[in-house]
Amino acid sequence: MVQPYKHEPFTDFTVEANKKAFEEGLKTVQAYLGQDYPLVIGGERIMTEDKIVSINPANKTEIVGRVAKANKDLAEKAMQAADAAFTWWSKTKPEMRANILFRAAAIVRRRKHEFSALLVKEAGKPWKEADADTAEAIDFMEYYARQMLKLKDGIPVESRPGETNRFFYIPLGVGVVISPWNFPFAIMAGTTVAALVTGNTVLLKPASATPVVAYKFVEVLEEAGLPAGVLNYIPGSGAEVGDYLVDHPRTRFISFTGSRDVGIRIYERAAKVHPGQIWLKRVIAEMGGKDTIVVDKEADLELAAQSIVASAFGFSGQKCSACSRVVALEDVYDQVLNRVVELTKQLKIGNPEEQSTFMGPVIDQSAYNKIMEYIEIGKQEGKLMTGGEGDDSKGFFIQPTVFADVDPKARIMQEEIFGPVVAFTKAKDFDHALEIANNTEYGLTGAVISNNRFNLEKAREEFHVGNLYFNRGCTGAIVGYHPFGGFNMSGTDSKAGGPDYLLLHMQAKTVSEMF
Ligand SMILES: NC(=O)c1ccc[n+]([C@@H]2O[C@H](COP(=O)([O-])OP(=O)(O)OC[C@H]3O[C@@H](n4cnc5c(N)ncnc54)[C@H](O)[C@@H]3O)[C@@H](O)[C@H]2O)c1
Ligand SMILES: N[C@@H](CCC=O)C(=O)O
Repeated sequence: MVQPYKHEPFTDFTVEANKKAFEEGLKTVQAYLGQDYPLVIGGERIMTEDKIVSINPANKTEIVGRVAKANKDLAEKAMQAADAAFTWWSKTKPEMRANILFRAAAIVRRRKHEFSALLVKEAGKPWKEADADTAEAIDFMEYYARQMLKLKDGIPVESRPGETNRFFYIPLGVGVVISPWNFPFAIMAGTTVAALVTGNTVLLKPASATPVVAYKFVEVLEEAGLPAGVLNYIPGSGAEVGDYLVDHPRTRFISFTGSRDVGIRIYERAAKVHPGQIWLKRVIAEMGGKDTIVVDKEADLELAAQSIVASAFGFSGQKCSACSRVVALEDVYDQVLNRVVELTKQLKIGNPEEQSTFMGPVIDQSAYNKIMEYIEIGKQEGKLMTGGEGDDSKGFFIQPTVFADVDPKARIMQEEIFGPVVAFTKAKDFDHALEIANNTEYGLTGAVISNNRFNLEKAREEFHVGNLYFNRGCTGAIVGYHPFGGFNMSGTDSKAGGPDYLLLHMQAKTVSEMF
């Protein structure tokens, strides 16, 4: 019997044995750095001349792996393999598909620290962040497998005398899964297995900065018994392979997680019906955020400061959920700001391979350049309180940066920076604070630190974000506990890790029989 779902616990690295186990994970990964990885199409390994080179963002000279790169012809081959596999995979028992996920979760759990160590190397995640990413990948498998078992017989509907009605769900077809680099394991794995367990076949195009962890996950699914052709691994250029597959008439749905601009492009392109296409494509799009923590005047200000620092600078602010704006009531503004600056100055920045490092690098040169440009803009738009410097000589390191007294309409208050930068603004009262919090085009996460019950209830109704948190930070949603997804330009509010998520990958069928 399947045990009730519980999220995977985070590792306590103050326990010596856990620390040693993680160090072993790092050694395991170190030993396989620099290898070549093929595409996987219809179970066949295909090596290409052209390669995506995955590097360690903390040490640019270290190559994590060289991964074969799909072009349009190979994308077409993968589409044909996935299309052929759909004819029989869609008819397999949901129990069998769920069991593959349970087994894959068990395999990853046994290799947990190796996977987390790979995230340290490939994404520059500090230990704690890497451990959370791996735990979330396990959670997605455990949770979606159970959800599928709940949904497999459909939902009861009414029947009249002499009539039997059934309402149940069937798969959609071939799904194109396009994942980001910032949760290179959890989001890549979660979006992939949700599509698979519901009976669809998948073309997986991982982010070009983090393709090795995706390859290792494909291997895990194979070991867990996933048959050839059901999942096809095709890293490649977004513009070439991405556009080709989004436009393809046999693509039934696209599950995208990434930036606002690419999300909009996919949404628009997917709306066009191409010759030979006999359906309207579905798009699941989880996009960016510009997330605010509001600090009320009646609040635990130490909790506020700790929450802001953790949410703004965890994984160098490279989370769609990251706190990049603080709206503090004028009565407590200086106190919160000063404490945040104090805490920020204490953070240890550096090599994520060292357990004590709080913040590692940003992902690559173009992210580094973009964030540094925003820091320059911030210097014009606000008062630099701490940070503001970067160093890309060895890896892509940027100091955690705090700006004060920024106009709510300023660019650093409105545009997603996706780096370790947070801007403060003052509100005259709680209504004003909510008005500022809601004044971006995004609506992903937000938090309110307050002891005032009326204000919390007001925020519950009026703070327009998909994930709203009270008296805690605005990052760190847990699968099955905090279904995750945003409003407005943050995407289609698809709520990953929630009870409705799998339904997005299926279509409902009604069968009515008269006797
Ligand atoms: N809402 C969420 O749940 C969520 C979660 C994680 C990240 N994000 C967002 O993702 C962004 C960071 O990730 P990123 O830099 O990898 O985003 P990105 O949009 O640059 O890339 C995401 C994926 O899209 C691919 N892509 C690029 N161009 C494409 C095209 N024309 N057609 C198809 N695919 C294409 C990329 O190769 C990558 O695999 C941030 O904006 C962040 O807020 C959102
Ligand atoms: N689900 C993650 C964010 C994912 C986007 O980057 C969180 O809740 O912090």
